[in-house]
Amino acid sequence: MFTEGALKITQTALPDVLLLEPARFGDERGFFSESWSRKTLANHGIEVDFVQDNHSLSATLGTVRGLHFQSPPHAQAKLVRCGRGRLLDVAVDVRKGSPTFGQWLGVELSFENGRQLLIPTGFLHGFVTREPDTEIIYKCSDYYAPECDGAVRFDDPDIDIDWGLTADPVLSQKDIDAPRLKDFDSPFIYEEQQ
Ligand SMILES: Cc1cn([C@H]2C[C@H](O)[C@@H](COP(=O)(O)OP(=O)(O)O[C@H]3O[C@@H](C)C(=O)[C@@H](O)[C@H]3O)O2)c(=O)[nH]c1=O
Repeated sequence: MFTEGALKITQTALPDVLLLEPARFGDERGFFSESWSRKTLANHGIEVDFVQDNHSLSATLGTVRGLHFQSPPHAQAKLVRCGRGRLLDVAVDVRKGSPTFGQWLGVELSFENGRQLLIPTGFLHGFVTREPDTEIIYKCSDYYAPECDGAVRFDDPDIDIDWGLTADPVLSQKDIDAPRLKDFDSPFIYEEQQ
């Protein structure tokens, strides 16, 4: 039985990326869920100062957005969820010196499963939609800073993400033009947790 503010947190294969599952209280009307609570996260030892919420709609199944980042001093941690439809959310570790540098992790987020992915700074972020008209909603720990905005190619063979695509993806021009990981001088340095 869920209690108020209950939140299940699971470590993923990339130890600093966390899977969050907030409780849903169902009744005859539908459900209620606290999709984010600073206090609940702090009770789990997670303190991220989110300052901006983003919301985007991708009309076509097989739309890929990514792999994106913002450089310091405007690096962004992100708390990602799906508002409608279904998507595979992907994080790639690009912290220089990290034992998992270049490794990726993908988690299906859907309106149905209510899951969230907490992606710290130092990771690329991207996703592919698995249904038409899929909405993504995410909190960011810094404001949009176009001069710090960057991308790495989503289909870089050195990262080798299994996007599950069955046709050519829908991409922005920025993502088509993005460099390979080997040509990307990552501004992120791995710092071991104490
Ligand atoms: C990201 C962003 C974009 N914009 C504007 C710039 C541009 O005109 C328009 C579309 O921007 P983009 O093509 O960069 O949108 P998009 O490809 O959806 O970019 C996003 O992808 C996901 C995977 C992320 O992780 C985000 O951080 C962000 O990079 O929106 C803002 O005004 N604020 C923002 O925070």
